[in-house]
Amino acid sequence: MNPVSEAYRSNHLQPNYIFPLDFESVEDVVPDSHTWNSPLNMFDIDESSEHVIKSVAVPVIDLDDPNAVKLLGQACETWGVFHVMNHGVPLNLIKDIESESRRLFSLPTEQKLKAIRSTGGVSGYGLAHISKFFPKKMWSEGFGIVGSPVEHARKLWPDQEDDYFRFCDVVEEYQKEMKKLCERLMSLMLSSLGINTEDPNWTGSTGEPKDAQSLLQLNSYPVCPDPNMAMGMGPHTDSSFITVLHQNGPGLHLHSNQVGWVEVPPLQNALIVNIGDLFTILSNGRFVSRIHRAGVNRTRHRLSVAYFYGPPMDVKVSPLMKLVDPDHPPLYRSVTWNEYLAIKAKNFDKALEMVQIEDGKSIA
Ligand SMILES: O=C(O)CCC(=O)C(=O)O
Ligand SMILES: [Fe+2]
Repeated sequence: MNPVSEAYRSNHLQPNYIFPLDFESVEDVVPDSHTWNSPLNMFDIDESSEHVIKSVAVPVIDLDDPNAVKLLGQACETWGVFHVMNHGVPLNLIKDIESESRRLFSLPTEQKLKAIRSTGGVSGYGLAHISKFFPKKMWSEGFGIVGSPVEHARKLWPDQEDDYFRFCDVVEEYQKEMKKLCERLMSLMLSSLGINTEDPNWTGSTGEPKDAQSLLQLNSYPVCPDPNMAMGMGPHTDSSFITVLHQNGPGLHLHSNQVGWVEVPPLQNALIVNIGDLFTILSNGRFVSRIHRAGVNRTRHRLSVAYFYGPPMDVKVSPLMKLVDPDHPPLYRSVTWNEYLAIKAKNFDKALEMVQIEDGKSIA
């Protein structure tokens, strides 16, 4: 038996929603396990038109613009997604994270499987976490990093110290820059809602500010023989406060109730930001998390790098006091990120509804 099949077999206890397809062995057809050909009936999306519109442009926010706060607020209220320019993240670092990511995913399958993530774990190689909610598998592979990447990097490049050092250096630098950018964006977005981040309690905590939590997720979408039949990443909303995304080519699709699926191609030197469910709760529904997904293509190996930024795990997130009054009663009960992830794991597309307050009571 070849070593890859052996590795898949010897890990048979791992649920199969963690294992990506062995893309090295794919020939000219999309296997039935990866053929998305029936309606999903999720998020109440109208599935009659799968056509992806390319001519609608999401807002572009230049952080050097004196009107950035106002424009950011408008973009968050209307779109929930925007491109950000003059974000301060060195462009070379974005190139470097992309090339390190390519280096990782170009390793032989057998090697990547040495860093497979554990059941219930977040860090390591594997299919995106949301794969268990879909009847068919996604045409992608991912690598999650929480905190230091050293442990998994050493498994990927066991005899090449320079290789894993280089990977870790770039990842750590990127995490640092992303954290800085997310803190800045959060503060500007809250200002647009009239919230001063110097107010204590803005995340619900008192005393010493605690460190936000984050997850860096590298995504790889190999070329696909029949892109119309496959899905890179199924429709979902992110659970974070905000997510910052870099993509090396088109593939991100955003859902709009008015027009359906809209493609969000990369914009040179810009990053994409989208609102996650926890910001919807924090803003009492003013900024809404958008449903998005990733398509695949026939000729180009697409890579994306997503940084999910959220509150410290034990901090309760609830609608900000300043946004609640008799005309705007609280729409959501308070939850920690951990609690919310558990609710999402059970209810997926209905997770936000589960923390909604109806007649003064929540249903979860
Ligand atoms: O690759 C993309 O464009 C989307 C990735 C994404 O939505 C995610 O990682 O949550
Ligand atoms: Fe996402």
